[in-house]
Amino acid sequence: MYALQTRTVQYPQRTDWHEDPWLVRLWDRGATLFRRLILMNEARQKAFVQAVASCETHLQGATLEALQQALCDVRLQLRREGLQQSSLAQAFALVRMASQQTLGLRHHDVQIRGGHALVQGFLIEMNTGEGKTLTATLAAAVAALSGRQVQVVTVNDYLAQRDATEMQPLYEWLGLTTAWVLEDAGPAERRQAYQADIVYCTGKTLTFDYLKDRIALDDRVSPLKMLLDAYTGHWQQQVLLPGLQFAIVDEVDSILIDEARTPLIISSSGGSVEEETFYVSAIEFARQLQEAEHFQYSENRQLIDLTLSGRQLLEQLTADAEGLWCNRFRREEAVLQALSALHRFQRDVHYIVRDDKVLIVDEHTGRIMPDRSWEKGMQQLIEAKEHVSLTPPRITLAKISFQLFFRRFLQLSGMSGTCREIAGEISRVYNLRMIRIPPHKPSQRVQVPSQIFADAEQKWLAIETCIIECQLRGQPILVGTRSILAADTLSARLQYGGVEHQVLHARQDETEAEIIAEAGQRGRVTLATNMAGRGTDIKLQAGVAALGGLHVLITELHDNQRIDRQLIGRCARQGEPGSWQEILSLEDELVSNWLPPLNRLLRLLLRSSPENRLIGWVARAYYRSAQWMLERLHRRIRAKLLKAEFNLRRSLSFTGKME
Ligand SMILES: Nc1ncnc2c1ncn2[C@@H]1O[C@H](COP(=O)(O)OP(=O)(O)OP(=O)(O)O)[C@@H](O)[C@H]1O
Repeated sequence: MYALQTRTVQYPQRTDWHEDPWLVRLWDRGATLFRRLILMNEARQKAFVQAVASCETHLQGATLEALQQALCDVRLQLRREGLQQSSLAQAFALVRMASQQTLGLRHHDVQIRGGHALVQGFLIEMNTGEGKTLTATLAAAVAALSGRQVQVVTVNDYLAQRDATEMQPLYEWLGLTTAWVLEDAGPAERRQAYQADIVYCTGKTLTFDYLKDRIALDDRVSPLKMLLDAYTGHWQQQVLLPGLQFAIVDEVDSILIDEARTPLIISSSGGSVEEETFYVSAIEFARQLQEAEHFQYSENRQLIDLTLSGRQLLEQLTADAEGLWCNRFRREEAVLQALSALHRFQRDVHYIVRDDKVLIVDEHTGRIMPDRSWEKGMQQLIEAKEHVSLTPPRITLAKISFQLFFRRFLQLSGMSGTCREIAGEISRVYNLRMIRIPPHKPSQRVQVPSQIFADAEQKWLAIETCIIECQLRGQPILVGTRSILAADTLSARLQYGGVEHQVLHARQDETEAEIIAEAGQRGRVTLATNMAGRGTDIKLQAGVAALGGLHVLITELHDNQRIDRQLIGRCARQGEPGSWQEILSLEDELVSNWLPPLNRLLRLLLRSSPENRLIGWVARAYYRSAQWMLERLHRRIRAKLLKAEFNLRRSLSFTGKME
């Protein structure tokens, strides 16, 4: 009934977009916990695997016609009864057979358990490299067979396209249509792709398309109004999505947590010429201010403030200026922002310049975000700093965060290799309970002892030595850097030393698939930003496993441990051998400004006694505490953003609008 209902409702989605009262939230959480404990306990999961295996035994040796008939029956049953346990086992058995016949991959028992949890709307944690892409096919195919339109959400276009093309034969065998939507696809192409039963796309693409639909739907929020309007066909031709029926989010922690800090905004140009000249002047004035004398940083270098002499100099500099410069508050605010643009935002770290444009680089994924821009004039200030054409200032048309958007799906499930530490927040915000799925085979991943140095130069020397040693052994090595700048600097050093290597970062994204395909070959050295982090599957050349498999070298830690663990997860996948190690320095961005007196003391101790294990242990704890502090800060930002969104929706609801 549910499936049929989904098809008949106009633009299906949850419309209760306000914060639920605490009693409702408590009830929801209790109900999910009950389902987790009673319906998805270990014994039930194993019983389900058995049921699938016995259905499979019955299907073994059946003719193609018999299999097609079984598929037809199960499809009808799923459509009639919804996702009931009785039809699920048979459906899973058919998907497993389809996979074996089309891809040559038979779902492992643990993948059956994962798929079962996904179809029931749970969050699953499966170790990196355990085959989540294949696991998702079970839930996506079964939900699509039941009549739902499914979106499989990934972190970037490369993965969306890769997963969709690789899994397409399986879905085709089941009579399901598949498509993928890339960020730069045109409106007609998008609309057509979203008609498919299963669509692969990124969270950003999906959310922007939803916002566009919200603008097209205007204030038609009540189902009755939409039903009446449906006869005129007025809005159906304009919307892109078939509604929000069922989403499976891959890399949940990246999409639902890390990316949830920034709202997605659709805007239109609406600024004036005066505003443009204002930004150029702000940069010119800011260039004349000297650090320490005219401005200074806060203790953790997160904020900049003008000194008294800085304020006086600014007053002199703007004495003849007109307009906004006459207002002291506006003038100082603009110059402080311009100082941030000059000194805190670095080229090839936070952004790149390409084709006369400033393009933001997402630190979490290492990728360019072509449709994103900084808010409140920062984009224009950085463009003025880099002497490129200024984007006209923009006016917000619609805005939503991932936190609010993904709550609107009628059914949501997710997966990741690293979501243990944020399971509580995911459960609170999205009402998704986590289930841990054990690995198919025991892990053979080996950790090589970390090295921490007082100075960056010592660190880079140790990194070069490690790379050369791996290359001499013939073991492929993946070196993870935090920024494009760091990757390029290391590349230049290796080139100077005559070490053959490949570089993968946002400026060389066209050759991504090629570089990844070769990264597991004998003696290969690959330097990469986070582009080679999440989701990337590096296949080992024959004979490389005997050399120890892929070695992952971390040259700098990120704001949160999950990103580092994802990079580590590129080695030792599917029970293969592999190793990893960290080579860090106390001059790294993460810790260079964290508790400065402790940093100075540790540097002193490390310089005088570099081999001291106790100091090494304290230094590692110091790194972790910096990560913990940043994670806490980001968690608070997300909570604040969600609260602000609820408040905004509450005020908008009086006008009958949603965004
Ligand atoms: N049932 C299976 N049998 C054989 N190989 C499999 C099976 N499932 C997955 N694989 C292989 O395991 C590798 C890793 O799969 P995949 O990239 O989906 O893992 P993942 O869990 O998504 O990893 P990550 O967390 O890093 O994204 C792939 O090469 C895939 O072909």
